[in-house]
Amino acid sequence: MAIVNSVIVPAYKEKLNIKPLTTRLFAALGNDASKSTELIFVDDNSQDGSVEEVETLQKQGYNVKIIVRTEERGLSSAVMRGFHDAEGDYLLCMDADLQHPPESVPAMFDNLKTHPFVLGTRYAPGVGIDKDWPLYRRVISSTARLMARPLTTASDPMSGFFGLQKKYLLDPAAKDINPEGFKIALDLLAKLPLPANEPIGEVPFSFGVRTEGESKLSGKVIVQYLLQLKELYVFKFGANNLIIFLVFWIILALYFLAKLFSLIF
Ligand SMILES: Nc1nc2c(ncn2[C@@H]2O[C@H](COP(=O)(O)OP(=O)(O)O[C@H]3O[C@H](CO)[C@@H](O)[C@H](O)[C@@H]3O)[C@@H](O)[C@H]2O)c(=O)[nH]1
Ligand SMILES: [Mg+2]
Repeated sequence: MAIVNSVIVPAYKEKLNIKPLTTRLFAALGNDASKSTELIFVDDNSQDGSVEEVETLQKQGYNVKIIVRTEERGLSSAVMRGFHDAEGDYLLCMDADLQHPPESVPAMFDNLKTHPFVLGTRYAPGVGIDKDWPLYRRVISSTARLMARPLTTASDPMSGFFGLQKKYLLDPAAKDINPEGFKIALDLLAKLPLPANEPIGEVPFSFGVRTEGESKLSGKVIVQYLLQLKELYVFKFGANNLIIFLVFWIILALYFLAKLFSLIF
């Protein structure tokens, strides 16, 4: 049966999460959808046994593969590599660490059949972020989300759980995507020629906590995000308006400090 849906998972040192993600994902899809779905891990040469784990799952009949990159590193470029190698017309990206529930994948693909782009959102009634997600991550996340406000009306543009119809990626009008950083969905939302009259799909999900492995968020990733925002502001509003957005960033920095202060004290 032809592959229609592709799930791309950027992964770095995620061996312990590969099996639970794969088994839960295909169980959630059920027999029929599993036949037309592929799962692709894009691993940056973790050398932690991830390759052997995928080979074991392949022998058990799962349609899963792993691309091992030895020359490149980074979440966004790993996702783009997976998207370009994917066979499906409908592409989904999710994290390896089970913070994005595999059980929400069928709803994401359903939504993608009628929307050019779908975002898993943590900001909707009945869902949210696990209470054990660290305080400093909440502050960083809410500040980052506010800073992206001028670029998109999507409720959760920071989400690493998203999907798109492949034809928009292949469109010659698609602009170059920033291969650095963690916020690939934000870049795609800004730069793909998505139809203005068709809304972005949103699927609520509850963001879990990682139980195996470690987060790769670092100071470098935060700096990459700020550079990405600068590029997107210039892309959307033009270089002459940069000064306005520098003022905007300063206001947001003050917001960040105020929020941190109010959460701690
Ligand atoms: N190939 C590859 N994968 C990577 C790299 N860095 C991170 N990843 C993978 O990208 C996924 C997300 O990385 P985490 O380190 O778990 O991210 P996080 O800090 O928990 O951030 C999450 O929350 C953000 C929203 O606040 C999301 O934007 C982000 O995608 C992620 O879901 C994981 O599967 C991880 O293995 C890399 O350099 N290379
Ligand atoms: Mg994570």
